[in-house]
Amino acid sequence: MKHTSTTENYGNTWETEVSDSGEFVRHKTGFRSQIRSDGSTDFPPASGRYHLYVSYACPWAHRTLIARKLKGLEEVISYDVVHPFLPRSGWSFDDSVQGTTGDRMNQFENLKQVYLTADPQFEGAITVPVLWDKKAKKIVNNESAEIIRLMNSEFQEYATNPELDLYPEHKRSEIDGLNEWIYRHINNGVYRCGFATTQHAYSRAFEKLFAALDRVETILSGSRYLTGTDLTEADIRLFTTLVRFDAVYVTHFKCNRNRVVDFPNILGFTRDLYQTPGVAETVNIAHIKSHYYESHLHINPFGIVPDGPKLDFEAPHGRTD
Ligand SMILES: N[C@@H](CCC(=O)N[C@@H](CS)C(=O)NCC(=O)O)C(=O)O
Repeated sequence: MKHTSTTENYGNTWETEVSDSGEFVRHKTGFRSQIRSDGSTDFPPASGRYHLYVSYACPWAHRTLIARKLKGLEEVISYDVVHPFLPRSGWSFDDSVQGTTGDRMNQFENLKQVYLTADPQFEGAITVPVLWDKKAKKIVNNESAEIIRLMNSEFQEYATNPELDLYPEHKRSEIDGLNEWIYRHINNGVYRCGFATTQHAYSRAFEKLFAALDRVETILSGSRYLTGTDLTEADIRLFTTLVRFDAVYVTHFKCNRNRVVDFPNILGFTRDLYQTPGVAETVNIAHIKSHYYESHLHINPFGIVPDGPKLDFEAPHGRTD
């Protein structure tokens, strides 16, 4: 890895994740414990015991807010929202911007303190989301893919919507398959376009991104959701990138072959997910725009946030089962 950051260990991950060939390579996640309802881990499900630290800007953290909402875990898992600006020192709990909460759990000033409380030797990337155990004062897990799975299956006795299964047994291999290429080429693909430091790395990522979006458009021309008539985690994971796409990725990350509004089925799908009860309130476009355009000054040196585009996620989506 070529480290472009000149700061200490805690340089932003997006500055330190560029390979020698100019490609963006995301860091591995540090905390991977599991909450298990069968008692097999130190973390049993409970109401009021776990807390999420999120950024409204972050597509990975966004997944966890949607899963929490759709499963009906609002009274069970609390959450706090960091400031949208990501300085070199990492996420902060400055609560001066609308939508931020400060750290109501630990009264810390920044997210690094959460990580260092959980593990004083921690030297990895300080990322959101974080699932915090109030009782043990530990981080349970900071990998969004795992957090949404454990929310889906381990809190059934507390969830007000336990019938919703975001990862049904009979669809697991299909969902895993979708997640794999959608993550690689779309979720992370937009970052690979935006943070590439060579033309070749950018063009490769760009080509794969739009080939994958074409593939998604075809799938969604035949079914309401990615795997048919029921919403799964694969849809949530795709949505958090799509809802940011026209406002940020098209311009900021140079993902400009097409916009979401140019793909009829992807547009309908994005609106459909947005209009799913509970989802709209997890989407904060102001935080999203402010975070990307103001934080990544190496690709947007003056930090100017575009006034457009006009987004309309509330128009009829036209999607049926
Ligand atoms: N593997 C993690 C990735 C999370 C991640 O990369 N979060 C970014 C924000 S979108 C972050 O917190 N970056 C902090 C930094 O760059 O300093 C997950 O999916 O939960």
